[in-house]
Amino acid sequence: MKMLINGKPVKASDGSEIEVINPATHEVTDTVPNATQADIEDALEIAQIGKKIWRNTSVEERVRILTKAARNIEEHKDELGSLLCRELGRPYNQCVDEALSAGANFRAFAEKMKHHMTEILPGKESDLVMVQREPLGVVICVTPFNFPLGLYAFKAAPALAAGNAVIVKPASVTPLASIRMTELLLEAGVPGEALQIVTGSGENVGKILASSPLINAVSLTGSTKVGIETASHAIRNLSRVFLELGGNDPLIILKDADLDLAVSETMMGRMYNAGQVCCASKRMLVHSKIADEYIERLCTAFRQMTLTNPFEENCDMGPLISENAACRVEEQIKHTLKQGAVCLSGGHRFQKSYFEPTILDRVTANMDVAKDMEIFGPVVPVIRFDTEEEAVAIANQTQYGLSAGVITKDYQKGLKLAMQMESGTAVVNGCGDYRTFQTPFGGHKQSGIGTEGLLMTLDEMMLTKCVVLKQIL
Ligand SMILES: NC(=O)c1ccc[n+]([C@@H]2O[C@H](COP(=O)([O-])OP(=O)(O)OC[C@H]3O[C@@H](n4cnc5c(N)ncnc54)[C@H](O)[C@@H]3O)[C@@H](O)[C@H]2O)c1
Ligand SMILES: O=C[C@H](O)CS(=O)(=O)O
Repeated sequence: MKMLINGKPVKASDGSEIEVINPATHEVTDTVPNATQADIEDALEIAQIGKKIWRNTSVEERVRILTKAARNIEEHKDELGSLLCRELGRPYNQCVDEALSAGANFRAFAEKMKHHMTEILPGKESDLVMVQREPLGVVICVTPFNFPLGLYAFKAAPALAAGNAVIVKPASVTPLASIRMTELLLEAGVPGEALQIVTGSGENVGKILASSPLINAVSLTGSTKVGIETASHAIRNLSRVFLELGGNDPLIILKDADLDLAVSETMMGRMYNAGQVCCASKRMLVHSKIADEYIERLCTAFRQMTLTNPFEENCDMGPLISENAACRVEEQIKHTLKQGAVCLSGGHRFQKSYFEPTILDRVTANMDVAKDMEIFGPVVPVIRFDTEEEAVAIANQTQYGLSAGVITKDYQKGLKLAMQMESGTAVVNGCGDYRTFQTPFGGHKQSGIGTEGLLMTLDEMMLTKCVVLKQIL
């Protein structure tokens, strides 16, 4: 596939390409251009034209186009799902669901834009103050590999609805479905100057885009390291920065927990997308009186899982994104075992990039995995505790603060613990992996800056301007 600059499919100016590998079969699925500095500069210049065209397009027309785009995306859900399945390795049906949720996001932000009103406030004496909202200008949307369409939509839908020109930079390992979704948006009528997609390595393309004085904001989802680096480039031009970053989220399972619920939430919260979810529950804090029973039930649930080609209907879990990613998880497990944990199930990769669902028992609060070592794979580290105070202290002893969960039959206690958790989301009787397009989603501490979702992002993608009408009354 090619990048889309100025509405046209283009190769890199020096012809260089990146191979997109199917992580389930290790075959080359396709190639995309490895954009050069000249290509990126082209896109940035075109975006200067795009921001004027799109901000001068009436709200009614923008809403009509984005609603049509939502329909287009939904009608092509199988094609998008299939591209996603091939590049990402997640079970096909879940990829189709992601395409549908991306479509829903475009529809929702278009609808919300209809109701985004200019306000008139009283001023001094006979004056009036008009509070107007204007687009920021050019917004760069940098997305990670794990939810390419969903996270594209969480950023680009509000940015476009607000009237900004957008340049999308997808992860170099999963660019294909994002390129196709861009084509569908352009076919619906978004001007090619106002929506472009540029492919290439983050270190090169991401850095050049974020550093440019021609942009007004960068919205990035990815690791904390890359987020901080990107912010340091963008801030030199005072470009706005919105960051959704890493996490090492706790799930606290209290003594009175319904263990069936605890196990099903662990399966959903840790095994979905082979554990490659920002807000996955990555540390299970389990009361010592029920820990053995929880582990036994979890082992039974693991034995019932089918790990196979993600296009197979019975596939519960596909591979990790790459052989490298699986090797990294293996190393992190070895490291944790060296620190004293015990592996009770799994622990190995197979067929290069698949990873066995894994349980690490006897993890203690001083180990790296109990603090800031984020494992992006299907690994359940179990940390036993005796008191709720101890559980909350361990939950909060991390640099991250994305999401958290607590399982208990006592809702009052659950609420109390949820309030004490240092995280952007806290779920009572569920894992922390809870996000709809309405929920405000954003991390505390080093998990991010800004909040995504229908409630907030449209405002974040606009400037506020006061127009004062003096002596008008
Ligand atoms: N909070 C959230 O909403 C959220 C969602 C998904 C993933 N994540 C986090 O993302 C990480 C996994 O995703 P990943 O491996 O794709 O992350 P990553 O940080 O490696 O890459 C994210 C994006 O940034 C680009 N990039 C890489 N280096 C860059 C640089 N120097 N300058 C600018 N851009 C650069 C990449 O090409 C990619 O498009 C995990 O830490 C996960 O927790 C967070
Ligand atoms: O990886 C984290 C994502 O935010 C998950 S989701 O796409 O928002 O559900």
